[in-house]
Amino acid sequence: MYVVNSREMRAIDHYTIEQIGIPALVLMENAGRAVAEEAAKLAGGDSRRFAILVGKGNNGGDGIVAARHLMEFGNEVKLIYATDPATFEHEAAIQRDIARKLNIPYENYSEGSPPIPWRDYDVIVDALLGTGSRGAPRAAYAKLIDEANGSGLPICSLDIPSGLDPDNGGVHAPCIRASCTVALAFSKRGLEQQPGADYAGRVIVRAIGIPKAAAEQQGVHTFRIEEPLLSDTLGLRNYEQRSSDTNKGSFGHVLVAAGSLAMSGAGLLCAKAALRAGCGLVTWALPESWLPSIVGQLPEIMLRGMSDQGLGDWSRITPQALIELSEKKAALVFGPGVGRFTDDTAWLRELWEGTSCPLVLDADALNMLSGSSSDSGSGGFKAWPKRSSPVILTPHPGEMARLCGKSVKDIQMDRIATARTFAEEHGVTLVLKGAHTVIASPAGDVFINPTGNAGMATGGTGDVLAGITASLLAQGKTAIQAAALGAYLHGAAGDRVADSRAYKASLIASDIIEQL
Ligand SMILES: NC(=O)C1=CN([C@@H]2O[C@H](COP(=O)(O)OP(=O)(O)OC[C@H]3O[C@@H](n4cnc5c(N)ncnc54)[C@H](OP(=O)(O)O)[C@@H]3O)[C@@H](O)[C@H]2O)[C@H](O)CC1
Ligand SMILES: [K+]
Repeated sequence: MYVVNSREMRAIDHYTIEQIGIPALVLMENAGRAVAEEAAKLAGGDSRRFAILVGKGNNGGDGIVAARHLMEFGNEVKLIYATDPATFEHEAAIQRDIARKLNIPYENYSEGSPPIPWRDYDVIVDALLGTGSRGAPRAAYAKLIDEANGSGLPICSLDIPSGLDPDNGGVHAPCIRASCTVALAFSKRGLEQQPGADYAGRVIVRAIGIPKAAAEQQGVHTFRIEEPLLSDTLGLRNYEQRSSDTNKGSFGHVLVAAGSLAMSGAGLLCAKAALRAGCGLVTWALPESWLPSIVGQLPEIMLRGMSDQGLGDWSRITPQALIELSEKKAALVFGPGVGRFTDDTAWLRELWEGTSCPLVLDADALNMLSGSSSDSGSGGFKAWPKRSSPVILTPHPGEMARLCGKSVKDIQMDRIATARTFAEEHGVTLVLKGAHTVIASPAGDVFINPTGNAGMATGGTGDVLAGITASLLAQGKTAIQAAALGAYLHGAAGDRVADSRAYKASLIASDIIEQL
C-alpha cells in the first residue's frame, strides 16, 4: 500500500482532478461517505449523537459531507465550525451551503466560546485539519482539540488527527488523540511513524475514487508492507512455496560470524534464527576458546572455531580466516555480540573488500562502520570500494545516529527520510529498526513494516532479525526482499508470541524464533 506525504497527496489530487477529470466534489463526496461509515461503526449502534469538528479547508468540507451521511443513517449530528463558515471557500463553501439548506444544526466556535457540553454527544468526528495543516494548531482549533481530548469520547479523525505533522509523524501541541483515523485514498507518512501512529489509533484506509495509477504516475515510492505488497511490489509471490524435489543444498548456506565470551548468546540466537528462517545449512564461526561450551546446544548447526589466542573475542581472529570460510557461503552475517577491538574498522574493511558473499552487518559491525565515518577526511565508508554483492545494514536508532553523526532525536524525527537518504547515498539496503521499522533500498524505495510490538524491545531480538535476514538472502531473495520480508516475519512472529501470552512484555528473543 502506498504511503504519501502532503506534497505527493496534493500532486495526486491535482492529477486526478485535472488530468483524469474526476471532479473534486466527487472525491469529497466519496471521502465524507467513507468517513461516515467508519464513524458509525465506531459509534456501534443506531441513533447516536455526533459532534463534527469542522475546519476551513477541504478536510472540513469532507467533515460536512460525513455529517450529511451520518444524518441520513438516522443519527443526530451537529457541526462545530472552528472558523467562521462565512469565510469558507471552494468545495468547503459548497458543502456549508448544502448543510444549511438541509438544516443540519451547527454552531460557530471561537476562542471565547464556553466549553462544549460533551455529554450531549457519543462520538466526535475530527475534521479540523488534514494534509494542508501547517505547524501547531492555532486559536480556536487548539482550544477545540484540547476540549475534544478531554471529553473522554471516542474520536474518529478524518485523514489525519488534527495537530499531527502529516509528513514525519511528529505531533504538535495539542494534537487529537483518535480512536481511529480514516485515511483517504492512501496512508500518510505521519500515520506510519511514531508518535503519530499512536495518536492516530486504528488506521483505516478508504478508497475515494483516486486511482492507484495516480500514485504511480506521481512517482510515490514509499509503501506499507502487507501481504499483497509482498507479492505484487516486492515480487515475493508464494514466498513459502518450495518444489518437493529439493535438498538442503538448494536453500543456501549461511555463515554466522558472531558472539564473544561475554556475549555468546548473540551468536546462538542469530544462528538459530537463520536456521528457522529456512536456509539449508548454518555454520557458526566463533572464537575457538569457548566453542566447547556450545557443543551440543545446537545439534543442527555446524560450529567453526576461529583461532583467538585464548582471548575468547575477535581481536586476534584475522579477517582473512573469515574471508576463506565465507567462500561458497550464500550469505554472511557479521556483528552480533562481537564487541569492539583495536583497528576493527580496518578489519571490517578487509572483510568488506575480501569476501564476495552478500553481507548482513549488525550491532558492533555497524559501530565499526561508524568508526570509518568519524575518521575525518576519509569520506567514511561511502568511500570504500563498491561491492558487487549486496550489503544489508540493520541499525537501531542509536546505531543509526552514530552512522550518520546525528542525535537519536534527529534520526527519529523523520525515519523515512533518514533511511532513504542513507541507503541511496551509501548504496546499501538499510533496515532502521524500532516501532514501524523502515526498510530502504539503494534505489530509493522505502517499505514500512507494520508488524511487531513493544514487547520486542528486549535483548537479542536484533540478533534474531539479522539471522532471519541473512537466511532469506541465502535462499536467493534480493537484498530488499530479504530485508523487507525479514522484518515483516520477525514482527509477525513477535505478534504471535504476544497474543499467546498472559503478559505481553514477557516476550524474549528465543520466543520469536520458535514462532517463526
Ligand atoms: N483536494 C481534494 O481533492 C481532496 C482533499 N481531501 C481532503 O482535503 C484535505 C486537505 O485539504 P486542504 O484544504 O489542503 O487542507 P486542510 O483542510 O488540512 O487545511 C486547510 C486550511 O487550514 C488552515 N490551517 C493550516 N494549518 C493550520 C493550523 N496549524 N492551525 C489553524 N489553521 C490551519 C490553513 O488556512 P490559513 O488561511 O489559516 O492558512 C489551510 O488553508 C485532506 O486531508 C482531505 O481531508 C479529500 O480527501 C477529497 C479530495
Ligand atoms: K483531521
